[in-house]
Amino acid sequence: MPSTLVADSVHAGYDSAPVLRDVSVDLTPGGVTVLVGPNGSGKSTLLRTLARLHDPTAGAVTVDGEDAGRLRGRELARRLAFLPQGSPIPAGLTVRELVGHGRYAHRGALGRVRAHDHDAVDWALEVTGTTAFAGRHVDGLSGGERQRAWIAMVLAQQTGVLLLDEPTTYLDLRYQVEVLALVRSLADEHGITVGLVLHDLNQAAAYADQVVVLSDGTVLASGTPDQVLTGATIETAFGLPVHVVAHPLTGRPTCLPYGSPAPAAMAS
Ligand SMILES: Nc1ncnc2c1ncn2[C@@H]1O[C@H](COP(=O)(O)OP(=O)(O)OP(=O)(O)O)[C@@H](O)[C@H]1O
Repeated sequence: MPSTLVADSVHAGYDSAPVLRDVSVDLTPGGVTVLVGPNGSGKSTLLRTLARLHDPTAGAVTVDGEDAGRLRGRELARRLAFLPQGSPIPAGLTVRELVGHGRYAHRGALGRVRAHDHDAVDWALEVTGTTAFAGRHVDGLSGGERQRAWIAMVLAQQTGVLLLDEPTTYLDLRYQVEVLALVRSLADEHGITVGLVLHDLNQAAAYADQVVVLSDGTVLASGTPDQVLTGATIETAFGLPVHVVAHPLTGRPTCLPYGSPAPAAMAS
């Protein structure tokens, strides 16, 4: 069943330093929401707060109307999967073993692996194109192969909500497109609610139902790619003049930067 993940007037930060201020985001059921914004604008902090790895100092995060803060580890992990940016490289684990870790929340008290756990792992390996190297050690893979193995692990978790922080990092163009197309099909065909951080505005335009632009810890704009990815919004967020045209084949907004960044943006 499609899940809803909502941040309602969330404030969050580190120690005494506030980062997110009054952020409200509604991850629409079975939709792809992409968070964009300049470096340091709070995208990862928001994704971590949505995943409840980071406590909001005010406001609430709810999954299907329930306070996510009340969901315990396994219960939350059955509802929501999160892949952070730059996950550590596990030593001595094969890809299949790594992906099998995605099943931990589904195992019973004795931790026995059952047939449907194997099926979920096989499916995750297949859709991420990692079956061919499932027996290899993760620490011996290329950056792109490893990234796909991590994505397979969170897919094996088979949750209604999937949060991925810059999942296309390290991937070549073909695999960037494959991962984003996979994410799109997870939403379209399996009703999974997806939240992504991406830096590439054109990829956000191509794959998102909803784009949220963060700037200095607040939501500058949110809505469909057409509504949000305008020259004015992008220039405000990034301090860079951008000409936006319709993609000649898809009609989606396509951002063409020109000129030089504003001095303030270069300094930050
Ligand atoms: N663990 C931390 N402790 C203290 N401050 C942090 C921590 N993580 C992030 N910050 C600070 O919080 C702010 C927002 O960081 P965050 O990583 O959420 O931004 P981002 O938009 O994801 O950035 P990027 O595009 O560079 O990945 C930054 O000023 C950053 O320095």
